[in-house]
Amino acid sequence: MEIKWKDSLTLVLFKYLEAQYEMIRQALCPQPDNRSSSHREFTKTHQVEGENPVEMVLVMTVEPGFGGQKFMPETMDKVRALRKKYPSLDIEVDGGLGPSTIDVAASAGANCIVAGSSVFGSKEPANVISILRKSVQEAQQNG
Ligand SMILES: O=C(CO)[C@H](O)[C@H](O)COP(=O)(O)O
Repeated sequence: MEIKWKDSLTLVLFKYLEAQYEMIRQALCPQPDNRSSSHREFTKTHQVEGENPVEMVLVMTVEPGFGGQKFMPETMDKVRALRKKYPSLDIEVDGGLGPSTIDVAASAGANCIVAGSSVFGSKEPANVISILRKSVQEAQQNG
């Protein structure tokens, strides 16, 4: 099979990203962890602080991989624990978020919302976005 320069470039980029990922993974979760990512316990919160503090933590609220899954409310324990410890940290949640699940996530402390199906599947995407925003703003005001 002929390898073109674009394939080589892709390979180099992939190897670079793989190395970056491994560096981050080891910093946040030094122990090998074979459980599915949504079920890992958040035990290394102290890593958020220190020499290289992070600005945002992403908490997956579905199994990573594809859109259209059901929101997993049990993941809110991670969000609550992070928010309690880090009042100004950006906490992103990703998966199954829409008008029916946003209040739980926002009141747990999430302030960055990834929403796919609920926005793109709606006839009024702007309306959905404004519901999501309003929920986060209200939770911040009440928090
Ligand atoms: O990619 C994802 C998981 O890996 C996300 O769940 C997706 O981006 C958001 O989609 P949805 O709002 O439909 O759950």
